[in-house]
Amino acid sequence: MTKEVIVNGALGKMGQEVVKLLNRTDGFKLVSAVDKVDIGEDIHKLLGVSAPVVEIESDLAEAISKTEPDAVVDFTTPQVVMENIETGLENGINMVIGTTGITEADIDKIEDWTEEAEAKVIIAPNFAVGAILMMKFSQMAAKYLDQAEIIELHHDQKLDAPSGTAIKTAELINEVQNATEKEVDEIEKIIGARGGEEGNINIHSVRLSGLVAHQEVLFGGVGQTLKIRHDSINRRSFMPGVKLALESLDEVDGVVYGLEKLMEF
Ligand SMILES: NC(=O)C1=CN([C@@H]2O[C@H](COP(=O)(O)OP(=O)(O)OC[C@H]3O[C@@H](n4cnc5c(N)ncnc54)[C@H](O)[C@@H]3O)[C@@H](O)[C@H]2O)C=CC1
Ligand SMILES: O=C(O)C1=N[C@H](C(=O)O)C[C@H](O)C1
Repeated sequence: MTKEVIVNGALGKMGQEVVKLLNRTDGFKLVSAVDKVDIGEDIHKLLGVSAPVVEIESDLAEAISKTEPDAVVDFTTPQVVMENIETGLENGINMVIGTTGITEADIDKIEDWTEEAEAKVIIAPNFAVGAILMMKFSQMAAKYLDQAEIIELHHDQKLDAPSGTAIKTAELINEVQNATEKEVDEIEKIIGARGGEEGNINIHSVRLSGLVAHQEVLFGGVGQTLKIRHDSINRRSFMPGVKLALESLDEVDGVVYGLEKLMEF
């Protein structure tokens, strides 16, 4: 059965990739493209793809009521992601969330909303399979090398720091090293912070034009260091993971946090 999908943040760097993913993948249909940017033209003129003719909607709730989709994919901003999730769940719609800036306290709240809504939410700070492997390898290394720091490097338009991937990586390392439950105090939602400390892990954030998404996890041990690095060369790197999440919505319950939960190791 064809899954009908709304893309929220459709005109953004990631939203445009998801629109293209839906258009080239059998079994999925883009039914609405939501964004706050008013472009005054329809989506395929902007994206240059033979997208089915969908209007650009500016309001997610309205788009949901018009199309009654099977799922919403959200790649918007840290400032608005929680209200978007609440809107989708209030309407009983399953959601795939790529937007970052979601804290552990937010996840507790989303779990409550999901129970009431009987809908499912898959949240992944990073959908690139290589990035998931980087995190899993880092978790393995953390058993044997007790010191680690993270350097994450992104394009200069990224609004938040540290990245969601770096925070998730630090959480996985801290789990193994039984670190204190210290979250990044305040995930800076505008460029300004240059990192933070998550548990025992210091995170350093680089923002430069020309970069896409890159992370190095540096471990220190007796007389040695270990470096584990992942590079997203372009944003198509995230699309197999987004497709996996959309396909997995029927198989999961409640809230799934992290694409690794959908992968077999
Ligand atoms: N999970 C993953 O694998 C990845 C996650 N991200 C995250 O996704 C988010 C978006 O990243 P980009 O696409 O690079 O940003 P972007 O700034 O290019 O796109 C965001 C889009 O959302 C729109 N928007 C803002 N507020 C909105 C609202 N209330 N309703 C609907 N649309 C709204 C903006 O107009 C913009 O078009 C960020 O949080 C980023 O960290 C980015 C890449 C991969
Ligand atoms: O903003 C980005 O580009 C990315 N954001 C995500 C994050 O904050 O981890 C995922 C990826 O690093 C790209």
